[in-house]
Amino acid sequence: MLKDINPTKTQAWKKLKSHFEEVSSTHMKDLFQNDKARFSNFSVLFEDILLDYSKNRIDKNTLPLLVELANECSLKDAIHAMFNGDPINATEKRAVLHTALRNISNNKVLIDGKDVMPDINRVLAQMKSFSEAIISGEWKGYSGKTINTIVNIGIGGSDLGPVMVTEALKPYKIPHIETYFVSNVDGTHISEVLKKVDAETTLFMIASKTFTTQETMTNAHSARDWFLYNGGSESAVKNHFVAISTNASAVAEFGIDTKNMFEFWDWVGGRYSLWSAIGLSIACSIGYDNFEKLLSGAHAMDNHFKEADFKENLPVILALLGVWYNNFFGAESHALLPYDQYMHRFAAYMQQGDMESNGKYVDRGGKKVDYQTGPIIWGEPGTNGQHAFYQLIHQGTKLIPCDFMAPAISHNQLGDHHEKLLANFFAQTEALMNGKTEDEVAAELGGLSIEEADQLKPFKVFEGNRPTNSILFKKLTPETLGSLIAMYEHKIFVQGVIWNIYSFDQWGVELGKQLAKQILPELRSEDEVTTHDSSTNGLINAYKVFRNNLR
Ligand SMILES: O=P(O)(O)OC[C@H]1O[C@H](O)[C@H](O)[C@@H](O)[C@@H]1O
Repeated sequence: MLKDINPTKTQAWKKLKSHFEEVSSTHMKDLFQNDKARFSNFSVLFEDILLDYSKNRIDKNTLPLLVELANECSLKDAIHAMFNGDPINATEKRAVLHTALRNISNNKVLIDGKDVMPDINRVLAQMKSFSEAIISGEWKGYSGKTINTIVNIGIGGSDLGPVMVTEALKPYKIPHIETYFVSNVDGTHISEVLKKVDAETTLFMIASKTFTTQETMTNAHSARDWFLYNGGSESAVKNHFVAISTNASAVAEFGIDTKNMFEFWDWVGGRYSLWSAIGLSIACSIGYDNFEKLLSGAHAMDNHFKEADFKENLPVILALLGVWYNNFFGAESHALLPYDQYMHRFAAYMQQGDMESNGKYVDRGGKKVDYQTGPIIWGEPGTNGQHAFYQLIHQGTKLIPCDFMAPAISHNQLGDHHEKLLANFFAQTEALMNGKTEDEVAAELGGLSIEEADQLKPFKVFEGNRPTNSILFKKLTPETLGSLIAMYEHKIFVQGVIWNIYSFDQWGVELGKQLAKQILPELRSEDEVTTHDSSTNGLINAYKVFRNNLR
């Protein structure tokens, strides 16, 4: 069990508060000026990943104080409890063992005395042989043709991870297999995908931990109807539909033979599940060997997280810096800015990972917190973001800590594109840190009259002192991507431990789902609806008027 410790009542928090008073008015430019070794003092190398956190509003005392906070919040015990299979997801009475899914060293991981590794290895072997049968063409559709299209139907954690990874690892894609993802219950999503695929050569993966999620079940039924309408038969469903779930009885009820089911377990959180059978679309899209490399990269990060001193520990450093801005500087959001087009869904993926985990206002003692917890996570790939929202990061009234990330080597060595991309990355973090002083602006405005220059000056000044982490890695390989994802997963975990919340449940998504179930029959009836507040009634009734006018 994780302890119930209010972080704001710790000694370290008090020290950090007074430390904040000293540091908050210091400009990073001066910190760089006064410490020629600042880059080497505030950067860590883990395998092919460099984290430079020197462009943060910290001095040499900040991280040690934040580490004191982590220690007072029993972070070491919490890490041990997670890897050890303790039921740290207390509100659901479950262990949290996505780390076991990528435990390629295969040492025992026990839940209630039972080793989970044999089950994990059994499903991995099933995924290996299935993905190989798809890729080699041994697996045939009902008419004897080989499968060349995968449609993964799932939502949230059963969608975002596979989407993000298959996009990020496109250079490793098996050329003759196309992969599509359907998540939204909006019929447009599946309709547009079905327009592109052929029933004879398409395999649907119905991915749902619970196998009860409305969106996924609705899309799965529509896919099956479409399959039957387009030449498939009931007996051929087994060639074209597989399920990925923890719920065997619901899979059987849907009509999928449980022989074609890939199992995972309740100790895998949806948003941490891409390492499980939920990654089957990844294995079919980039090949099982590359999927395994993704797991091994994550495993290497797990070991680093478990073993490295907190001051050298990438996930811990990122988490503590996040706490520093969130709770002392009052930053409300955190931007993830990959300078790699293949990572264009990375921020969207981490949004679920982070916001569903740490978007909680009740602490582990069941009381409402009186401090800030999880930030808003957002971002887009560079350089697109530069031409859209960076204005606000540079000159807006909000403090937005950013993680910049990029590979040193591109998969597409086209002219000088990559140098230009990286020049932008480095320039942005430098500009955000240094800003531009009045004197520098004045020097630039030399050609103007004094009056004109004075008028223009305030608009062209940049305060700077805007914090960034730079994460530079050698190349976006499966191993490196695995490490990066695991790094952020553990960052989220550390922050949840410090904020004294439960990071592995998601009760906050239930209320809307329940209400939607109540509203659905009201939409189907022609009666005027009066059971809700006036806004909800008004919207439902207005919808019916629009709909009926069209009939
Ligand atoms: O995999 P499923 O059971 O279909 O769940 C899909 C998603 O829906 C839920 O509402 C949760 O908020 C997510 O954490 C989950 O990933």
